[in-house]
Amino acid sequence: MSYILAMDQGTTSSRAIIFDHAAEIKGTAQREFRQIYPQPGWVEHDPLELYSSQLEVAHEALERAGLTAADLAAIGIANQRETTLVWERQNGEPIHNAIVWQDRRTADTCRKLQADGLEPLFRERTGLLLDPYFSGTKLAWILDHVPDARKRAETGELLFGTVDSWLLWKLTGGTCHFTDPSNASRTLLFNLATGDWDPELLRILNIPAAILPRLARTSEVYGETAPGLFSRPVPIASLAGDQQAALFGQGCLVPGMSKNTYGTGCFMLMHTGQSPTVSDNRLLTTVAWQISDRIEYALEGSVFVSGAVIQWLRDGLGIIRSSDEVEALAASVADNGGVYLVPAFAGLGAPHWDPFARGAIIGISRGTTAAHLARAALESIAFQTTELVRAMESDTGIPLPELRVDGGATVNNLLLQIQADLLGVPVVRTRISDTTALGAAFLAGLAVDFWRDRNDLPTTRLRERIFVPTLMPERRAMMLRNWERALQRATKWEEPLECS
Ligand SMILES: Nc1ncnc2c1ncn2[C@@H]1O[C@H](COP(=O)(O)OP(=O)(O)O)[C@@H](O)[C@H]1O
Ligand SMILES: O=P(O)(O)OC[C@H](O)CO
Repeated sequence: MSYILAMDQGTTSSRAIIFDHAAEIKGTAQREFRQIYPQPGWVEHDPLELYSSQLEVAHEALERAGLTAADLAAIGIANQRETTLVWERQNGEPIHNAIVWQDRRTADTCRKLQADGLEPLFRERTGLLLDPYFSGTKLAWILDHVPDARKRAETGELLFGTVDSWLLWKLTGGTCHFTDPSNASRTLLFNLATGDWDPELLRILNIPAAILPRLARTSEVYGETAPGLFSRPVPIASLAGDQQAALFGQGCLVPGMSKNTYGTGCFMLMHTGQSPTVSDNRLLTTVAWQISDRIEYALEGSVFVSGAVIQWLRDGLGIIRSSDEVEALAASVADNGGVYLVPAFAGLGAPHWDPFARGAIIGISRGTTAAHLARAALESIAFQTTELVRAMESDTGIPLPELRVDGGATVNNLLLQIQADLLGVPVVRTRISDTTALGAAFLAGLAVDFWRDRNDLPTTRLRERIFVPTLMPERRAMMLRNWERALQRATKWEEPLECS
């Protein structure tokens, strides 16, 4: 039993990676699944597809590594967070598609709660803001819209979970209904101070407590895989939100250390220790993980669209055929040619929190080409991250010495060079870009004594390449000013644009 299988259930794909004791990758597999867009601003996933794709890639990774379940010490799970599922306790049938974190359908509910003066209460208790991003209003929406759902939730016939709970439930054959504090802290229902569900917030959102999963630690054995799923039952030993897992996988285990993950969105987290830090810059206070009795916390900046803008260049505009073409296209021009793109496809997250913002491209002239757009798209990812870094520095009073980065889009060298240029500090890419899976593996391994303690984790050899800033400060300042002006044009629409 010399390996850990990490499941990384992300927004666009399910991944499985097998690590050995030295954190070397022994097998990996990945599968994309359907993104369902029933209306503008709505995003759903088929819960059964999330589960089946995750199970399939787990088997495929084992096969590629030439291993079987008998070689596994444990399974660790990291997942896209906030995405909301409700299913039947009796037979595990979902009663609705999963409502994905990017989904904006509850923007009006959030606005009403804000108008009722409730944001300070939610902020104080949960560390979050009233934005449709988080699970609470999505869960309320399902209970409001599926016939009899609220009544059946009260009687305990229905179960709610984020993706961690759903996968655990399915993998254990419907015997374990748990979540961990890193996921719970993204629901708008979890009280950061008590470490438990908050009865008053449940009452405000009209959510019956009977539907909620039990809280467990981020790293512990919750149960075993059901007979027949693998050649033998395997302990499931970690549940972690993917961004917190990446923080762990990056080895950011002490206060002040931070990382930024560039996937569908960008998520920057800084470990802040054993008490929650409150942000003055509209960042989120969140749970990093709970391994012992004490919860550890983080500050987070979440950007909704980063790598997704590259998918849009590919699928929406057709100016590239695959994501890896964007680098050469963007590098074929010396600069952005005055073009700025604000990818507010799903409103804007931190630090703006504007669910009604919409995308904008400004500075187009007759000389603008697809290459300028590609460059502006890459820059938009780096501009948004720069805003997060500045907000975090202002909250903590700690200037960032370097930025540790990971995630699918960090294969793009030009993006990371632009990022270093805009920040004015080095950007450090890790050797293993799948730090989310690595974090899930570490957390699971700690629970089963595969690694003895944090000092035993092989985190030190993770640096692969460092991008050093080369841009002149005046040019950087000019670009940041132009980004601000572009932002002004994308934000503060009082109502979403009308569409026929
Ligand atoms: N060469 C590239 N340059 C920029 N972005 C890329 C590149 N390759 C992949 N991406 C982006 O990375 C994202 C996928 O990263 P990943 O970490 O797998 O995301 P997630 O976990 O959110 O599903 C996609 O949005 C994709 O457009
Ligand atoms: O699936 P990812 O990696 O885009 O992460 C999604 C986040 O967890 C959403 O909060």
